[in-house]
Amino acid sequence: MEQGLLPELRKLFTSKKAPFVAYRKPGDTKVFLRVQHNSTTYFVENFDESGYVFAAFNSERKKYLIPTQYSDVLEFEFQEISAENDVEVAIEIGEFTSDIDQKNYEVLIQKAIDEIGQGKFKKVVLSRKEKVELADPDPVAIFKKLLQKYKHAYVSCWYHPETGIWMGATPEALLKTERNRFNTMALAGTQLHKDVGEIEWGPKETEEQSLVTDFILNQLKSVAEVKNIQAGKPFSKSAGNLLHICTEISGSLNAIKGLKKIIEALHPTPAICGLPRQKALEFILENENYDRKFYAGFMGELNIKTEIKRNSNRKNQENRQFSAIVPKTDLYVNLRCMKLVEDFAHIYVGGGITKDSNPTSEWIETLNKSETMKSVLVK
Ligand SMILES: C=C(O[C@@H]1C=C(C(=O)O)C=C[C@H]1O)C(=O)O
Repeated sequence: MEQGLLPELRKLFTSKKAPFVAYRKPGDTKVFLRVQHNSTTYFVENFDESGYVFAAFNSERKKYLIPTQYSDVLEFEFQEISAENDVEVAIEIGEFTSDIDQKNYEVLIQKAIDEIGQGKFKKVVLSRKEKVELADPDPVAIFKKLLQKYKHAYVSCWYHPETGIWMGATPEALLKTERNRFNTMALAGTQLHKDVGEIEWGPKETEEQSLVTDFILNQLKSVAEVKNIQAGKPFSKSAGNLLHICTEISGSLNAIKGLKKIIEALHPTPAICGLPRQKALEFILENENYDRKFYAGFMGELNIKTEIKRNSNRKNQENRQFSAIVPKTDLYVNLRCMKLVEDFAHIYVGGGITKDSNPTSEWIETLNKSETMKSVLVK
């Protein structure tokens, strides 16, 4: 079976006739390949649709959809893991950036710190794009390496004639719904992975992550269809060569009516935009000086009918298996991602800025984040 996925993808990349997406969920060994039957462009209008959605950071843009009714899904088993572990860093840091890139980024960060100091907003997530020449421009080989290397990430490879090729290995879930349950997460704060010793987080990281948790909880409270909101304890979540602070949040939801509202309440969270949301967004649009496109947008399964089997082991009853078909939604934030453009990868990376940020440390953080992609591109 493992042989099947890569040749299938290679055929699709050779013809590039219709949109398709291949993805593997965190910790899973199944890779799904959804291929559209035609080359028509479809969009999500109100989140009642079923299919695979691919949405830009900017919520005002149209959200692409590969509809269930116009696509087929193939399922492959992919169990290979690379000899290197998730953590290993393959290349020299800063190899693809210049002093000018660093200077420009640090000036941008300082401007944000100054405006935060003036009380204009509390947090803003700033980002940049890095161009890396591909040692091997074969998208299938790159996707294979992402699958092998990042078994704990959501690894995806999207192609649409209007968007081009996007790939990534994201640690961040946006929203999962099944029946009347939903899950989301507040993910922020970054440090390099540690093999030994206790993981410690400084006040800057703890504060920037708790801003995300508080925002999500408040937003959820404002959605009438959401009930029984619960938040776990923050923990350190590993993501390739990095660690983040993560709080898992769950609750119940009237899924059919509430999906659009809950997605709009969550996206964009302060993990990728800032706080207050509108002020931070304005700063990003005016100052970042480039188009994020699908970076920090979201993607994933939307209202996909899935068979759920449960063993019921009640007293005085034989073991019985119940099975039901329910629509599931499983969306992720498009981070640690890149767009492949001919012989180059455009890598998108950013980080959260608060009053305690240091411009040079923020620059280094983006270099560390870009390693997730660079380590599968070079060599
Ligand atoms: C913005 C990115 O990541 C987000 C920002 C983080 C931070 O500021 O520490 C951590 C995880 C993500 O929520 C990115 O990967 O580009």
